[in-house]
Amino acid sequence: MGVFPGIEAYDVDVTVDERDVERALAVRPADVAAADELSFARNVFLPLTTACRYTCTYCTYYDPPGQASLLTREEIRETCRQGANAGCTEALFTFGDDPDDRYAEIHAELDELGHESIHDYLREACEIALDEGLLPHSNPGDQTYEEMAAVADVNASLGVMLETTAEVQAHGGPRSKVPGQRLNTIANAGKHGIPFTTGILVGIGETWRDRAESLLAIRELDRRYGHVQEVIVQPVSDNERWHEGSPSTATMRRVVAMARAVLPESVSVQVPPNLMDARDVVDCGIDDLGGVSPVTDDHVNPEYAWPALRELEEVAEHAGVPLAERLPTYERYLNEEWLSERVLAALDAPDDAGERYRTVRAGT
Ligand SMILES: O=c1nc2n(C[C@H](O)[C@H](O)[C@H](O)CO)c3cc(O)ccc3cc-2c(=O)[nH]1
Ligand SMILES: C[C@H]1O[C@@H](n2cnc3c(N)ncnc32)[C@H](O)[C@@H]1O
Ligand code: MET
Ligand code: SF4
Repeated sequence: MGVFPGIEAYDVDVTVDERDVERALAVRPADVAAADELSFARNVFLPLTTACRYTCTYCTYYDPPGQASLLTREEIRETCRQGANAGCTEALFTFGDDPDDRYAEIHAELDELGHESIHDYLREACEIALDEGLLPHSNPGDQTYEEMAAVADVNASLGVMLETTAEVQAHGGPRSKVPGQRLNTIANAGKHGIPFTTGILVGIGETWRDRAESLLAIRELDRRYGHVQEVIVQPVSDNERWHEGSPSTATMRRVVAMARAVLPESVSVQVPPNLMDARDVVDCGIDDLGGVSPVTDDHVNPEYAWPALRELEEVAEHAGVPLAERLPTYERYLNEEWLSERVLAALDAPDDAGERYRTVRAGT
């Protein structure tokens, strides 16, 4: 194994043991046990901005400079309100990486809103979500320790997909995601003590060894900080920018089993049920179906509709296990060690939102 690209520049010292890689590569679906419960969260998806400094070749989310937009305060409030009314608990904020980087229009819009940076605005967006009775879970791409500090106390959890520790063509181009920077982002969340969601993107040109190393790198960071709540095993999906296909069912079964075998039991393994038939992997160790929305589209994969609750129930029936709703943040993190007073107050509030959170927690 070589050193992961970029770890020196980002000063994040993560290495994996060759024997662990060999062990992970040997894992097959028959080696892992099925989970005894499947969880999911009800969310609204809020694409705060579609501007991004990168141009990952599989991604239809970003808009080119000049065409990118920013959600307005009113749009955020309205979507959150609809979500709360529909029984959701999570406001999932995403945006492109460093969206202020080369987009004059984003600066101008932020300026009009009275904000200097997108992080300032994300903070306000999270406050709106809390105010409307949803728990913010933001996936804002790579973050420095300081940027994360600006939003840490208004999020119930944060997420960034590691995707892969390998250098792949799909990230190529003049600017590209750097594995070391992703690992550093995950480490930063650990240093802040923020419950974290990450994952790997399968089928973007990585090898089996890269998959094993990526999962082991996540395990290493969780061993240090204990903050990894779930790992998403996400198949890349075909769309108008990506025509190289999605991983086969056999590949997904093996990589999910590898994730389950590599990661500690405390870390959930999730597949997104709109990107593949989750029934195909329920015996390979998944215990979570992620966030699904009764209100909004999956803005990352808009061609892939969310399954209705009934379909999630069918997956659980197929697996012969109960389906359990959860909050965006997993139960073991819902305490003062991990969450700010602000988020804890929202969880315990004597209002409708607090009642909704308590009902979900009581059911799990
Ligand atoms: O924390 C994350 N959640 C992501 N989620 C959401 C995730 O399913 C839930 O928000 C978490 O499980 C928290 O409940 C995605 C959902 C999609 O449909 C497509 C992509 C993602 C990607 C992420 C992600 O990168 N990070
Ligand atoms: C929010 C997350 O969505 C993922 N993402 C971006 N494009 C695709 C695609 N075509 N298929 C699956 N996942 C994708 C990235 O891994 C990102 O981190
Ligand atoms: C559609 S991706 C949104 C989040 C961020 N840009 C990432 O790649 O992780
Ligand atoms: S996946 Fe994220 S980082 Fe890559 S182009 Fe899309 S928005 Fe940007």
